[in-house]
Amino acid sequence: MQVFQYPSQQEWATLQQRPAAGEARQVEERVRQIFDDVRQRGDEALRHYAQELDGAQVTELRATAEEIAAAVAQVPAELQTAIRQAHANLWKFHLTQREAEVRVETMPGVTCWRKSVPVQRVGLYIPGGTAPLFSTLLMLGVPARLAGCPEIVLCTPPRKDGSVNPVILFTAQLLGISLIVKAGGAQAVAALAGGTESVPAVDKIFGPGNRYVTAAKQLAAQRGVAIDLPAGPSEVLVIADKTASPVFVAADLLSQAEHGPDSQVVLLTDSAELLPQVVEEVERQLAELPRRDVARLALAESRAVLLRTPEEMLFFSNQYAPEHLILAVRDAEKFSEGVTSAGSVFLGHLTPEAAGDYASGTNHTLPTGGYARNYSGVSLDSFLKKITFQRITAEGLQHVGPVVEIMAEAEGLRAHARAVTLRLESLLGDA
Ligand SMILES: NC(=O)c1ccc[n+]([C@@H]2O[C@H](COP(=O)([O-])OP(=O)(O)OC[C@H]3O[C@@H](n4cnc5c(N)ncnc54)[C@H](O)[C@@H]3O)[C@@H](O)[C@H]2O)c1
Ligand SMILES: N[C@H](CO)Cc1c[nH]c[nH+]1
Ligand SMILES: [Zn+2]
Repeated sequence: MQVFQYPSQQEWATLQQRPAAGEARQVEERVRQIFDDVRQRGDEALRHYAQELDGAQVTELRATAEEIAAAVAQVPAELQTAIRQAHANLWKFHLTQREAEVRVETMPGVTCWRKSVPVQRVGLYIPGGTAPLFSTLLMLGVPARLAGCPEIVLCTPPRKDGSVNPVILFTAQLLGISLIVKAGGAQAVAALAGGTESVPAVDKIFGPGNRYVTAAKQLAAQRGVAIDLPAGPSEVLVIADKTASPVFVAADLLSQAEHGPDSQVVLLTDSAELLPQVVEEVERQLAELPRRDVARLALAESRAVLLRTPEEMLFFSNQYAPEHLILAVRDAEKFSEGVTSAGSVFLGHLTPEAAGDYASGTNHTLPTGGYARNYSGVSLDSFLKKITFQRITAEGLQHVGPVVEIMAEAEGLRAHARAVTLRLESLLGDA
């Protein structure tokens, strides 16, 4: 990790930037080419990129019913039970996000209400480049099901033998999702956006992914398909004071570093004693990890920063707007009151970020790259459209009509005013 002690103003500005930001243009260019290719060649392009980028020979792009049925037997019972428990916790938390329909009379006889309607066709992207993230399928599938989305298409990169990871298939089955496409990366997003022979075009694309997936979703958004949020390479920022355990903090930093070489991990501390202990502990634990090569690449760009006060740490974190924020401090609850930008916050020494990744109940599809300044993570709302309704009675028209007439005339929009006046006159005729 790169260590900074009491950074200067100039260093502070550099520390606020994500190290990988400079390569964005090359990634965007590549993604544009892939989109053009998928538009022109459809399924053939998906097969081509499966071979080129995933090293997989895929003939049938959709997983068959037999493949899905066979997957269950391949998932150990203990893992099935854990997935069912995580599913239950996610369901419980996301259920609290349901809104009751409320009708209000804004004036006598003028009634307004709002109804939640599911997005009809949704595409779920489940990452699978470095690891098959079946947990992400729970994070997207649970709110999609709770919202009642009628058509769900799942895309995930194929394995080298052209199959889909059985745990992903098992989880899909648990969620009642049967359209599973063996395509990953920007090509999958392009297919969900524009449709191919095997992939129906969808109204909204959900899910996290690497830089290619994130850039592809942003391109899809420019071309008129809705997306959930920019959820790119994982990030964690830990704020630790002298009460923190260097062992726990190091483990938390490594838990996000192991996601990919472009993961971003940051430690902020006001304890000059803790900082070197964490850096040392990171090295020690790193040696024990199976994915240490990936984590080492991420750590090379990661920062451990010594600051002066809790206020300074909070200010830095709010500016940086991390995907995950861990508060390993004495009074975490009090500290959390000052958080204004973060995807999800983990309070106290016994709340590892990994719990939110899998099973606490909150959603792990969260904004990265500083987007926590203006985006929320995935929730039930992401899968719903809110449609407003109103009904006006004769009494209501007499109340609201003159207000509309005066405002419409003032805007010079005579036809708007007339739509009211004609009705008011018809009421006079009826009387
Ligand atoms: N922000 C969140 O909410 C969140 C949640 C879970 C995971 N993540 C992140 O998702 C990412 C998953 O990444 P991943 O790589 O393991 O899986 P992925 O499925 O996102 O990406 C794999 C695909 O990337 C494409 N790709 C790889 N190299 C390419 C290249 N040179 N050119 C064009 N396309 C290329 C391939 O098509 C491949 O199928 C990680 O960075 C992880 O941190 C984020
Ligand atoms: N940390 C990831 C979100 O940034 C989610 C995840 C999936 N599996 C493990 N972790
Ligand atoms: Zn994780």
